[in-house]
Amino acid sequence: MGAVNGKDFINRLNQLKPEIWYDGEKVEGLLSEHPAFKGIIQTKAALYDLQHDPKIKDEMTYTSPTSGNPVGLSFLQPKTKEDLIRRRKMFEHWAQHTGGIMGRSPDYLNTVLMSFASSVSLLKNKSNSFPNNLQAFYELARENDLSLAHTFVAPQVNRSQIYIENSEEPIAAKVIGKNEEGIIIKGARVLATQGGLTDELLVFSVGKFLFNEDEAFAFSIPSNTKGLKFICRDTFIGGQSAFDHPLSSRYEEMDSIVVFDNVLVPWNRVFYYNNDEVAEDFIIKSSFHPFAKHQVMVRQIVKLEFILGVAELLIETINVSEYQHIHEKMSEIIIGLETMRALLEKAENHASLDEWGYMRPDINTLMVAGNLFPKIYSRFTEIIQQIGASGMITLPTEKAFHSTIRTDLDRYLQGATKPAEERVKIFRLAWDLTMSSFGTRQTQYERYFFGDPIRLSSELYNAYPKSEYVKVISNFLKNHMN
Ligand SMILES: Cc1cc2nc3c(=O)[nH]c(=O)nc-3n(C[C@H](O)[C@H](O)[C@H](O)COP(=O)(O)OP(=O)(O)OC[C@H]3O[C@@H](n4cnc5c(N)ncnc54)[C@H](O)[C@@H]3O)c2cc1C
Repeated sequence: MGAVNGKDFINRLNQLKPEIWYDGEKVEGLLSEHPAFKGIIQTKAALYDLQHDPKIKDEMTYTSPTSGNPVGLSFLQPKTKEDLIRRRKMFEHWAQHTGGIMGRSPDYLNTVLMSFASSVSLLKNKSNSFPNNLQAFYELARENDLSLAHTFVAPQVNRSQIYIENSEEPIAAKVIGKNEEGIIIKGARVLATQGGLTDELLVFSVGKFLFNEDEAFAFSIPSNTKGLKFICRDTFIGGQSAFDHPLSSRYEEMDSIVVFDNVLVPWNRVFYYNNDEVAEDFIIKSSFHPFAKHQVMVRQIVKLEFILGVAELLIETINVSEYQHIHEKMSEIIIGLETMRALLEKAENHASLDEWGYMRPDINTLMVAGNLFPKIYSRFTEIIQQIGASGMITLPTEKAFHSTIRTDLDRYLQGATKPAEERVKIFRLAWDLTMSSFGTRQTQYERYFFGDPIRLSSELYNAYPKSEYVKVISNFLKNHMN
């Protein structure tokens, strides 16, 4: 089969019929026609179509080592720095298609799965661990271009480090039994972006100080597995008009709570279970962080380019470019963008081979970028709000522009360089990016999706090699201050 196109993706998804709950009702009918999901499904389909665009096909796919079919390039296991650059180019094509707004373009989880498969040896000879299953699933996903959602985090009931759940019925998803067919999971996980809207759900356990052994597992199952339920939050699509809701109408990805109601995970899909040591180690020692963060950074840079463009258009539209604070604010955005670009190049230039022969971008540099971006992203949304001022509020609808009130709108909402309708379009875009429920979710997404920023800074502090610098100061004290 190999790399799918948009039609293949939609057809397969529509046949799946997973159990999705939206606004208290079970979703029936075609997912691709549902008002809450159709925008994102169409956008994803357009991304898959790019894999077959003759102009960039060779940059989007590579030849499968097993079938010889063209498969998605985000599945490529990089062995050279050139492979990393190829991967970056591919990420850029998809990110540019959505201005980096779609956090979960399929390359993110394809990369995550590829990174796990590239470190599969970590599972060898470990109890309750099945490296061959992980390798086989990676190949299955690559050869069929399976779309993936993931859920790594337990429900937010009690985040004290010493909390161990002891409720009668599981809250956090747990292994509650096993039989000759597989393991049985009961409980919940939060949250899964695009949960239920993909072929498969990838489940891993991460980041707990204290693991209950029965919460330490990893597997992947089809989204329509019996007992698997996705409970959606409310939609952030403001409406179907692309004029009124330019981003949410096509990029709202939906997030869902995932419930496992005695879900049987077949043995051939279990990667490990009931092994807290492996659960702790695998995420840290595997190439998950370097490869996933590489994809994330590329998308984030494209998003910063989008932000820069929106901010400059606002400035031109109402002619505020003469003010010094505007220069300062725009230079903040430029510095953020250029810093991220420089870090990306450094991460690639300083890449090195890991023990299994895969070329990992430099993790310390990626961690710096991962700490920087959530901070600058929130700040840049604030800058857009400050440049736009009341223009972020005076936003009549498409319908208003087609009504008899239009003459007033044309007169009073014109901008220095744009007629009223154009001006409102630009401001609506800025509003949907930074202020609508969709826009605020974007900020929360960039702040948290790769983990809690507080703990990310601890990770950077703990991992960063500091002893050389301490030695220099110790020598200084010895040689100059005695
Ligand atoms: C829009 C969005 C989409 C997401 N999509 C996905 C997805 O698709 N799949 C997925 O698996 N996850 C997803 N996530 C979840 C994401 O991984 C988590 O939000 C992130 O890991 C932080 O965990 P938490 O939200 O449970 O925060 P919590 O751990 O509950 O933190 C709450 C507060 O307590 C503090 N805190 C808690 N523990 C500690 C500690 N040990 N040290 C210091 N401070 C602490 C935090 O700093 C924070 O202020 C998504 C999140 C968002 C916002």
